[in-house]
This record gives sequence, structure tokens and C-alpha cells, in this order.
Amino acid sequence: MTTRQVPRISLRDFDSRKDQIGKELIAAAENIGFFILIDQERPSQQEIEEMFDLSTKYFALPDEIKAQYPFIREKNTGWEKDAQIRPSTGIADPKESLQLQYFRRDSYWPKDLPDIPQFHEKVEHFMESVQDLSIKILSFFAVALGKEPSFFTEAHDLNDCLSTLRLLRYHDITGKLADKPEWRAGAHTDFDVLTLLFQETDGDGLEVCPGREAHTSFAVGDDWTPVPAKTGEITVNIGDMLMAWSDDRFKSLYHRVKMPRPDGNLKARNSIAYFNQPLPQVMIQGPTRKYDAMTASEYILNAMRRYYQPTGSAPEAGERSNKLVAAAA
Ligand SMILES: O=C(O)CCC(=O)C(=O)O
Ligand SMILES: [Fe+2]
Repeated sequence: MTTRQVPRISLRDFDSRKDQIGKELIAAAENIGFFILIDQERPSQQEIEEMFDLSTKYFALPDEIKAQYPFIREKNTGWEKDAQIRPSTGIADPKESLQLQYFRRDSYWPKDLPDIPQFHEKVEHFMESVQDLSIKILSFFAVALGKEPSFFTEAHDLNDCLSTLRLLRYHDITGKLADKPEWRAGAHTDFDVLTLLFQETDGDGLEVCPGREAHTSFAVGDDWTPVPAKTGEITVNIGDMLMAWSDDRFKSLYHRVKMPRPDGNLKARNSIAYFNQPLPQVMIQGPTRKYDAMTASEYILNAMRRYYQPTGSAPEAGERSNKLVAAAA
């Protein structure tokens, strides 16, 4: 059993400390694949707290309202409840989540939500903040891979890219300990380029473990390191696509969320993830061509088919459907 530290990287005085910050980010990506960012300007502590507040209000709505925009597997968008079956566990994570892409904000974001009139405005603003920070980090990785600093910026144009904001809520398990599954989120790697995860103080449970060739095969290690939850800090991890894009130089790690112990915090756990995903047509291939080139859309579709049950037929024009799809029921 080895002890691994998840590095904490301060972004204070970003412009004057750029070189140092870049070195720390690249070392963390190469050696660990996970790191915690602190002292970022945006998204600010207040923006993050507001997003958690908005997320709590959203999940408190009746399921019938949330089900007006059901999860569509082929598009990785919409609301699901108890529908994400992890290959590592074979059962659905006990949670609900809403996935939103910026370019679908007029076609497939929940509208006119009771008690949350500013849903669209706040989510848009938050996505813009997280996108800016993501691009800052990715520009260091681009240079390390021998590309222009703007390489990933162009590949992740917010208006057209597949980046996804995911609001997550793991069920309250008070009084339900007897039949609870072992994990709130089963072990998995993220199939995106880079994930920025927001956790809330008292919402511990996230753990990471090394994976091998995570973007090509499923592997589970046995040495898990907790990543403590603190509102305002940002847990960042390399996704499978960036591992492939860097010919395995940057590591995509397995991670999972543990069920609390009986004497732990049994209340619902909220988290928010921003998955950076390129424009659909962008080709993923590393400098040494270790793996066959694949478009981002092919890469994501393959991953969606591994991680989710089919959700039935394609949605109607405008991507709107009132039907509750089987997997989201
Ligand atoms: O909720 C968390 O802390 C982790 C979520 C996660 O790993 C995911 O949705 O990919
Ligand atoms: Fe994840």
C-alpha cells in the first residue's frame, strides 16, 4: 500500500506566477492525474455557493418536471435518475444528475422552472467562468505537448464544443442503510479531456486510484486515496481523451465515491462537474501517434454506450420530449 498525495496548486497571482503554476500543473498531470486548485479568481467562492444553491433547488423539484428533459444517451444530455450503470459495479449509481451543454441552452435546457427564474442566466454565467479557467489550464498542457498555447482553446470553442456541466445529487440514505449499495459512484475514469469538479464541505467520499491505459481498457487498482471535499476548491482530473491525446503522458485515474459509514453524513451529497469535451469533428491523436486517430464525437459516443443503457428512440425535432424514457424512470 503506497500513500499518494493529491497535489494542491495555488492560482494566486496567476499572471506573475505563471511559470511556477505551469510546472506544478504538468507534474501533477504526468504523475498523479488529479490535483486540487485553490485561490482561483473565478469561479469565485460566491459563484460556486450560488451554483450549489441553484442545484439543490433544481433537484428538489418534482420528478415529473425534471423528466420533461429526460437524459438522451446519444447526446449525453438531460436529466437521469438511477440510470447510470457503471461497468465496475453492474448496478446504477444511487443518484440523479442533469447534464447541460452550452450550445443546447435554447433547445434542451429546462425552461420556466418553478422557484428558479434565474436558472439559465446563472448556469450560463457559471459555465463561462469554468470554461475560462479550463482553457487557462489546458494551454499549459498544449505547450507541453508541443502545440500552440491556443490549441485546446480552438478545440473547445464554448459555442460549439461538447463540454458538459453536470449537476449531481446522490440520494439521502438516512434510514436506508440496510439496502444501500457500496458506492455512490462506482469506480470509473472520465472519458472527457479535463474535468473540473466542485465538492461541498462535509460531502467527503471521493477517492482516486491509479489506472492503466484507462482510455482503452477497464482496470481497477486497489490503492485508493481520499480527496477531501471543501466548498470553493476545485478538484481537477485528466480524462481519457487527454490521456489518449498525450500518448499516455497525462494520466486518467480511476475514481469513485464511497457510501458514507453509518456514523457519517447520510444526507444527500451534491457535486458539480464540468467535463471539457472538444468540438465533435476534432481529431484526437497524440504526438507519437500511439493510438489510431478518432474524432471527439466517436470517442464520446463509444464511451456513452459503455456507461449507459439505451434510452430508446431519438427525440423529436427541437430535441424536446415529454416522454419519460425507460432508463430515466
Ligand atoms: O461526485 C463526485 O464527486 C464525482 C463525480 C464523478 O466522478 C463523475 O460524475 O464523473
Ligand atoms: Fe468521474
